Amino acid sequence: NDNPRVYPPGPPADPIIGHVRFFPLEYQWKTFAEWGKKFGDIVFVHALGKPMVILNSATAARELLEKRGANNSDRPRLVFFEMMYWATTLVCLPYGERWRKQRKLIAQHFTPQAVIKFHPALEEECESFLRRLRVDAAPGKLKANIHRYVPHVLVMSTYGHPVKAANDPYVAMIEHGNELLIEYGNVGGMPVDFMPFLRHLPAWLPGMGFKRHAMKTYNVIKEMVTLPYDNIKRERASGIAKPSLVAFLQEEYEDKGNNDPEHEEDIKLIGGMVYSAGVETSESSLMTFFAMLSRHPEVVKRAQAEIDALTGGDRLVTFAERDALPYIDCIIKETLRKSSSLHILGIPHASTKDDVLDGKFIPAGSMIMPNIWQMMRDEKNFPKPEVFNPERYLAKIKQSGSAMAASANVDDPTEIVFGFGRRVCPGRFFALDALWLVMANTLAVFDILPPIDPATGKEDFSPIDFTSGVTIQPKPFECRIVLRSEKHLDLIH
Ligand code: HEM
Repeated sequence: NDNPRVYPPGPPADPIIGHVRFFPLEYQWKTFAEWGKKFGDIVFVHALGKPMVILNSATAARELLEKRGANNSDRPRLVFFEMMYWATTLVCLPYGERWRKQRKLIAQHFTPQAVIKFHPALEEECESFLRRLRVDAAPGKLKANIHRYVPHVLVMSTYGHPVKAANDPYVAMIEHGNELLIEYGNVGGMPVDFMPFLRHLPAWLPGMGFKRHAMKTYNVIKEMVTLPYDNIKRERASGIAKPSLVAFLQEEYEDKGNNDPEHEEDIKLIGGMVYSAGVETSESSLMTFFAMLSRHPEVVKRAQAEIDALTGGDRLVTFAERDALPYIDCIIKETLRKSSSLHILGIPHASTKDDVLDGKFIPAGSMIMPNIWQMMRDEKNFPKPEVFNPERYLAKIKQSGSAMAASANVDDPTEIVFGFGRRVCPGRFFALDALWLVMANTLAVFDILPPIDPATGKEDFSPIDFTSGVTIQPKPFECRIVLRSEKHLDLIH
């Protein structure tokens, strides 16, 4: 070849099979970050002919996924999900007409302005959360309590269905579906994803357990998205439907007088997807909040001083007061940086056409993986990244005068953990609101303290460990959540 293509740098590879041997099976983001240190922010590898580009800085991610978004907003093909009725959800759809349609349907209801309609439900459930926190503050209970708040706000906003008990039938059904979807783990990495013809072999053959699983899951998922949809239709007909995303979308659709089965299908799929996209991400952020604050009393005190100056300690805070509480916003940013939750490697994008960046060739069909884990630990943007320090964002907020306008894209976690470009998380404003409300008001009412070591009788500040699996979450930890004073009890009753 007279004109060999120069790919972005990467570690040495074997002939033909490429980096298969060097590809980490665990903690991929750490190996990717090490490659980044050696080869630069944009690292190229390939496995069995599949090209892959790893982005180790927010600046590189912005260049490829935002500026060149028209070319880098596809998703890798997920054949196993196709078999389970999931590949036509927004998260998985290829970049194209159907994706654009679904994206518009959901995005219009989740803009910063549009999510205001979900605020009353959030406020009501936040108060229930605080009341439960008062009686059930033991660490094991904290997780269960959070696992009431988040599913409730998601199911309520999506379907108008209140989650009143821990064993709610909607939640049970949705969680069963979601468990089946990820039972095999390995999203995008199943043999059938690489060799799609496997799906056509008979299900009874040995080694075809995945096909039997997919057939079962297909039916469960279909029921999971159809049942609430039909219930809401009935409730609307009898005038008892509560406001919800799916009810709004049904009305819109009927107002237009359309008769398009694919559109109805899209509404069902959007409803089914909100929970799976929103639960684990939001819950791990909340657990991280309690874990980190229990080890940082100075952060708790400073936040409470900010809140008390506004409310006199006489009431809960409301969404309208958000800009007056810049330090609370700093706590959210730092919590998201620390947890960077489910999407440590984002959700991979894929490129559509050949491209050249700084003289380096990126072939069509490359899988593009933003290493969000590394971006959150980038010392250039987050000096001493291992320290939990909400103050790091304050100077900028002061300069710009507004908590929400303080973002400069590379050193604001809320501009990174939700992904990039045309596929950026459409639920981000809703997620930020749901987290803000519960964090601010927990601090208004409770102290979050370290546990007492029974041996010494002293406060135990032993550090919080994080899991390093597909999700990054705090490992089980102890903390004390104590009413600030008897007066504060009135705030939640
Ligand atoms: C703290 C909470 C959350 C985090 C950290 C988070 C993060 C992300 C990330 C990193 C992506 C991938 C973006 C990309 O491809 O570049 C994503 C996509 C997505 N998220 Fe979220 N998310 C959260 C909550 C939610 C919620 C509450 C919803 C629903 C209301 C939601 C709905 C979605 C959807 C539908 C997509 C796919 C978008 C597409 O492919 O076009 N997320 N999210």
